[in-house]
Amino acid sequence: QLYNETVAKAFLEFYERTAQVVWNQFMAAAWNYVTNITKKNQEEMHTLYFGTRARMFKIANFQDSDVKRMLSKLLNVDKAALPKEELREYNEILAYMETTYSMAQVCLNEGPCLPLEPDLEEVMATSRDQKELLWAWQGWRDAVGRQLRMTFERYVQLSNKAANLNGYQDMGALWRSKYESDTLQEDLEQLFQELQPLYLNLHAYVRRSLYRFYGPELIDLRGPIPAHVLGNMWAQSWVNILDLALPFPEKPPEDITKIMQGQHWKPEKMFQEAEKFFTSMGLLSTPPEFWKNSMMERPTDGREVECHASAWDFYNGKDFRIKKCTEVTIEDLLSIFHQMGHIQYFLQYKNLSVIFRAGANPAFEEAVGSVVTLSASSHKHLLNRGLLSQQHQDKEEEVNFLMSVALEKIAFIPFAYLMDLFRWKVFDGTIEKDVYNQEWWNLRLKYQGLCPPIPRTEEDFDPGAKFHISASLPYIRYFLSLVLQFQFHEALCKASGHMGPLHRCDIYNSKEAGKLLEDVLKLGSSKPWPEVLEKMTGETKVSTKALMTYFKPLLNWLVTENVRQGEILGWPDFSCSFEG
Ligand SMILES: C[C@H](NC(=O)O)C(=O)O
Ligand SMILES: [Zn+2]
Repeated sequence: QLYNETVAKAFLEFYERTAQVVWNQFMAAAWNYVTNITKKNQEEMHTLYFGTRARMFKIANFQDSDVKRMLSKLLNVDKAALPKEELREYNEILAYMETTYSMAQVCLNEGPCLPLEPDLEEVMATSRDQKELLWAWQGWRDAVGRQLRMTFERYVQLSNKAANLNGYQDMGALWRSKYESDTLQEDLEQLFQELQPLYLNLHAYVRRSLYRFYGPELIDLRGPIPAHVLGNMWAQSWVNILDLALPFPEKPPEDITKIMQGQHWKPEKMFQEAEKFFTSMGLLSTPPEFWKNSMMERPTDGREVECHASAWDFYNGKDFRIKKCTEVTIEDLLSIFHQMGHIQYFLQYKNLSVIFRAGANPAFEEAVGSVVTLSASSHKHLLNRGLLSQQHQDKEEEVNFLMSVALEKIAFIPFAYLMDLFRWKVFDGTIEKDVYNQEWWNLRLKYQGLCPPIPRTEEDFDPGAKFHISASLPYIRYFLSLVLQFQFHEALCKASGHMGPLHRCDIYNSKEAGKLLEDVLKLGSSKPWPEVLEKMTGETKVSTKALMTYFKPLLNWLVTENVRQGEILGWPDFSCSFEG
């Protein structure tokens, strides 16, 4: 029989009382798992117990919007819907994929084997020898992607079965439901199209820079760029080849990593620096548990750990952690700002019901840390924090600065978009298992204008060589966050009373900006995200306007430069060079 709203409230009370304990134990087990790969887990039973019973309420007739929202969120029990035997198999598959990724290494002929962090990432970032880059690029995909291919096929089947048992067409539909929008895919495509001119101009300009360095035997000025020479294992960020793509090479920016190392920065100081940014805005500081329980460096006791940086909420209002294999570099300092943004969100919504302790949507969670990073990486802020010594930037140095931000943020756009375009098609069956790899590269060509440096076959599984695919973590949140963070930046800069170009804004110390951010973060996922967005920006839609404003000076420079060079935008010669 159907229960009434009073029973529903008692039901939710009971959930609340038991959830903190169970979720805390689950998170402790999950943390133990990723920091020394052993695992136990019972959160599924709790979720299933309440998820199945939540179905007994006729939510549509209820008046209390909070009760309705909480019950509807309980309805999705994700993988817990699977029958016991298949749930066990699914958890084993998830553990196998993530462990394979975490433990993978690439071995030199005679000599040491290199893990991804920091060694292989260091090679991809700093080597300018395309044979060495190819060795790391191919070695990593042989060590990870190839091993995961069969398992991934079974992962897709079980994921879709779990989604069906929750009432979704496939797992892609379940992932998209977090955005509470029936026009999500059209809206995303619209955002992508608006950003195309910026990306195509950057792509053409970087291709010319690589052509100058590596020559015509590697780079085709009318074609895609080989994926191993862009300074990153997945070509998702090109910031590490700034030295090859500097608009005004006679005015190179100061090397902040060298300055940090010269000042004897340590990982803990990097975390303190990030926390200080938030407290300077009147936001919350981290509790003692954070400093005691976080893992800030790769352990030296030989323990195998999952190094990909992440932030953890243990759902008891006290225990919050970051796990990161920190190196003393500017790239890692900015990554710590990003992770500290997750921690600040956890702190701000810790008194909400467990059900509402999440971002307004997953992109909001990613945008909080990233918006602070936009201020923290500004010339004004770095100067103020003693990480730069040159007082002012002239017009040309400013273009150099904007290029460094674009190589991180604009290069990322098509990668962040295609990661889930690929998986949504895999889940809905458009991409069948015997063409996983060639369809992955079709998307990499179409959206990023990249080619694999060597021929690929269906023995390979290149998507599996990216953390989020081996760890079954959705990715469209990063695409949406890329646009959202500039919208947030513009709103927070306005609140802080900033005047002048958006890329010179630093919200450090601004209590007004802090208050605006706090009012948004405190809501967690208790309200539909358009309402939350409106609270901060006055708009109810994600808009590329702020991003385009931020990069306008650079786009002007790029268009002029590309016209001067007679560049072709895009890659009409779409075949990859080894194809002859
Ligand atoms: C952008 C994304 N960041 C993260 O996982 O923290 C990544 O690393 O691919
Ligand atoms: Zn994040």
